[in-house]
Amino acid sequence: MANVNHAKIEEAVKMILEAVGEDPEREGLLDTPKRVARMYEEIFAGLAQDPKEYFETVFGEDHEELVLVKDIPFYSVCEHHLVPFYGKAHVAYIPRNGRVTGLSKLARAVEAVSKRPQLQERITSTVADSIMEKLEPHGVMIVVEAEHMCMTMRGVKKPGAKTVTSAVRGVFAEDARSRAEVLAFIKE
Ligand SMILES: Nc1nc2c(ncn2[C@@H]2O[C@H](COP(=O)(O)OP(=O)(O)OP(=O)(O)O)[C@@H](O)[C@H]2O)c(=O)[nH]1
Ligand SMILES: [Zn+2]
Repeated sequence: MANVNHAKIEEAVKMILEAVGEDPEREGLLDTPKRVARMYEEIFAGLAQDPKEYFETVFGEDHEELVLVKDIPFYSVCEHHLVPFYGKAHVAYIPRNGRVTGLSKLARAVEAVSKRPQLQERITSTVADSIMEKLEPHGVMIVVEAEHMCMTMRGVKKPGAKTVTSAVRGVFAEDARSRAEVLAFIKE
């Protein structure tokens, strides 16, 4: 992980603890700045990853029908408050010209895009656009459903409220039946 400056995170966490009225020297907090630095390296690892790279894995398979990987769990961090939002992503595409990718690569792309300070809308559209660009399929449809802790534990305080976003490209943008097929599979 090239870009994570542990010393800077540790200093910042210590300052935040002091600023909120805590004592960063008390026993329970002594190692907290280090832990937070390690945690940020992990949960922001996607900043060093390009989701498009996963779609270099292409099998020459003559399947021009729906491929859907659903219920991919993801954890992200809202860029406004730096608290988690998390849920499930559903990734569908219809391959073209034998350009079928590995199923795990669809989940890896969701992971790479999630592990950054993010907006749910941007996760959704970045995954869709990465697949469109690299695999040039007939279409892509991404549905993401998530609960945002910044709407649950603070602010408007609405636990249980779910945000659903979708991105449709190609045939899914043009054809309501194609969208309906994916939605039916997601609901199953
Ligand atoms: N569109 C979008 N908004 C988000 C996402 N995550 C958090 N937000 C929203 O970002 C907004 C930031 O609003 P501000 O008014 O600048 O910040 P705030 O005063 O903390 O807002 P409240 O959450 O309403 O208390 C809030 O409405 C959040 O619900 C996301 O993934 N997408
Ligand atoms: Zn937020």
